[in-house]
Amino acid sequence: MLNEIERVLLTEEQLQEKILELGHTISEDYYDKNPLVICVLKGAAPFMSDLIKRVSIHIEMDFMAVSSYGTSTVSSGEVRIIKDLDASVEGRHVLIVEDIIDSGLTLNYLLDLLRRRKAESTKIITLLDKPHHRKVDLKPDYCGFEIPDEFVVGYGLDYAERYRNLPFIGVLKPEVYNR
Ligand SMILES: O=P(O)(O)OC[C@H]1O[C@H](OP(=O)(O)OP(=O)(O)O)[C@H](O)[C@@H]1O
Ligand code: HPA
Ligand SMILES: [Mg+2]
Repeated sequence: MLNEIERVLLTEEQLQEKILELGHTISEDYYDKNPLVICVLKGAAPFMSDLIKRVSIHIEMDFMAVSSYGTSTVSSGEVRIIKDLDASVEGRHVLIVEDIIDSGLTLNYLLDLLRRRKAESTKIITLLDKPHHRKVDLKPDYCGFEIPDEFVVGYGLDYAERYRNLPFIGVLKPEVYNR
């Protein structure tokens, strides 16, 4: 697997250092708010898992699975709910955890859904922001790194469901896409 990586964009150390910082910020901003922290599966699972361990206030967790990419590197534009939340968000301070914002379509859809379900507040934390291909006007409230316009894998991010288990963020060798 490692021989399929062309370049490491963000090392494990860089990711963990940033996550520690983000955890402190969330702990301060949500002090006494008991936020409902929602992980957008599958990509955000590693980030969610590391982030919550750096948050020092009470939180609750929930999970939602949506998909718009399938096996492609380009968003289909159509967001499908694969798994819905277990509990109601009505009156809750919701923090949505994402691995990456690219076109913005996934989060635009989720934000709209959670607001219609009467969440008290909705904020977004994303590990990566790739602002070049935005199709909707959407900015994260908290962001780890802004990255260049390249398809990245690792630390939850996949290409055709693979590479999610890499501990860093990297770029694949071009020949991997031609297989
Ligand atoms: O801003 P966008 O263009 O909508 O892209 C970002 C979304 O796409 C990826 O998920 P994907 O739909 O591939 O599902 P996955 O997390 O299971 O890989 C990623 O994890 C984000 O959720
Ligand atoms: O760069 C990316 N990598 C993996 N999944 C993605 N979903 C949106 N952008 C990306
Ligand atoms: Mg994906």
